Amino acid sequence: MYYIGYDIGSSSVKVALTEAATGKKIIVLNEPQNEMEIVSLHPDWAEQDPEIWWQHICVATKRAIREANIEASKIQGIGISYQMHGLVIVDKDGNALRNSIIWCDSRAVEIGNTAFSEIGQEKCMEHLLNSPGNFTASKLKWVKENEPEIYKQVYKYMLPGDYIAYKLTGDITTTKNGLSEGMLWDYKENKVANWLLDYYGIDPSLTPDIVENFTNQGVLNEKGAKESGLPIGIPVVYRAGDQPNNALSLNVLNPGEVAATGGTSGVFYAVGEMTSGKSTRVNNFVHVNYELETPRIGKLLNINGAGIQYRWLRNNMGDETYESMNRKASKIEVGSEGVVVIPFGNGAERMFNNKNIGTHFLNLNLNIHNSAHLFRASLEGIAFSFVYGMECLKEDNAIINVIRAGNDNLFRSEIFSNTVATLIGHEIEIYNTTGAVGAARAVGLKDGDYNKFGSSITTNDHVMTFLPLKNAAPYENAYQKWKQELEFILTHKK
Ligand SMILES: Nc1ncnc2c1ncn2[C@@H]1O[C@H](COP(=O)(O)OP(=O)(O)O)[C@@H](O)[C@H]1O
Ligand SMILES: O=C(CO)[C@@H](O)[C@H](O)COP(=O)(O)O
Repeated sequence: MYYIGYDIGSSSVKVALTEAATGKKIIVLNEPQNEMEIVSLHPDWAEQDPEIWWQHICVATKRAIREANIEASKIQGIGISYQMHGLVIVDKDGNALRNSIIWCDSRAVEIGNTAFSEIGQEKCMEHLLNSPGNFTASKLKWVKENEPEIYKQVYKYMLPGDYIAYKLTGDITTTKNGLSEGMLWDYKENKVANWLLDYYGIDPSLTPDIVENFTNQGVLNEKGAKESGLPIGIPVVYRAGDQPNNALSLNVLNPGEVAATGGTSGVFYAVGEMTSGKSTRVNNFVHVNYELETPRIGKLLNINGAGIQYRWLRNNMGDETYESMNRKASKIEVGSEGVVVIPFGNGAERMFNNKNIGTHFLNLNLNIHNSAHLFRASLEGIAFSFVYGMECLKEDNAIINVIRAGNDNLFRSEIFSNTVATLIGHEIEIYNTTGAVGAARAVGLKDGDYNKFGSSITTNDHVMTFLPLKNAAPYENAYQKWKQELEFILTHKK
């Protein structure tokens, strides 16, 4: 028997099949194979068509069943992980009314800032643990203000993973985790933050019903089964944003444990106990094992412009693969002979209080530097932004005892991983797992045995550990130079 897990990323949809009894990975693949587009009709906007996510899910599912050579009827349950904070709106018939306004879209920054100051920082930080910021509720308010004809037809709003669960089951539901990503979960009152919807003039009936995690959240209907190739009647039992899910996949469940990832976005996600929010540069969300009595929170430091920066170079520098770029970068000395890449060209950065400063390539000497310098400087620039992010996370009182990442995305680059480990002065444990595998395994967690779940990951999947390098000086020099350039831009860019 098998479980299936989905991870709806910004660059592709991943699917994994795992063996139900052992958690063993059977197959992992992604669709499309050449990475998805982010539509940007305006410099601050970022959208994707949710129907395209669904089509990729269907193609990927059929491919996984075929390539793993298993009988679809042996798949017993579904887990879903998804890019966080996006807005999907549907009409009465469940049709998406517009493209999804995704996590890195910056159009709602001003709406969130105004709400934060009018409602009051104290109330927001105590009840939401965050500012309403540029998250889902503020995005819905943007639609209300700017697209009234569309807004009038809204029956329900959803997070991206809720939409996929709906396409599978026909049931429109959401989770506490999802509402917390949208800034719609009131931790103090333990219910939907209808006061924020009221403030935005949004009808609270647009919020879907809430389902608990690790329970039956709805079963596959005829249409979902026909389109995806999965057996009718199997349940969706797990749904979480991709960062809490990455943490679960890496057995990051308790205070002091930290998960990292370097996909389109880059993230440190430190599990902690609930307190009021401290700074808006770091965000707090409901973790997958949040309970009223043991309220586990994910303290999340996000970098919008991480892997997307490396991807941009790959797409624009001729016939390169990530492996060929990594190889060329490894021939260049630490510090990239002075080239500096400030990689923030993917929308407003939360760690700069939602400033949008763009990507900067600096100090290029056309007689000395070539594409290899750009590759190394990009990996370094992204790694330096993780180091800068770690400083913000520590200022926010995050406890950092152990850091874990999957052998996936940017963590496949030694330059990237060594630079981060050396500069934060902390080991990074690498596990042979991905978000899609974690989502599939999470289906088995309906028994609630986190210890068994976690110890199987720690025992079986640990592949290596990046240790801080002994000779940290060249890294430290390069980081200080990068930070100076960054601070100059932050001070001088309006
Ligand atoms: N071999 C590699 N070396 C370095 N970076 C890589 C490699 N493979 C992928 N990446 C980075 O990982 C990104 C994709 O990560 P992924 O986790 O799939 O993103 P998402 O979840 O946003 O869809 C790519 O855009 C690229 O920047
Ligand atoms: O906004 C965040 C986390 O707060 C992002 O991490 C998104 O969840 C998108 O993830 P990827 O597409 O990079 O996986």
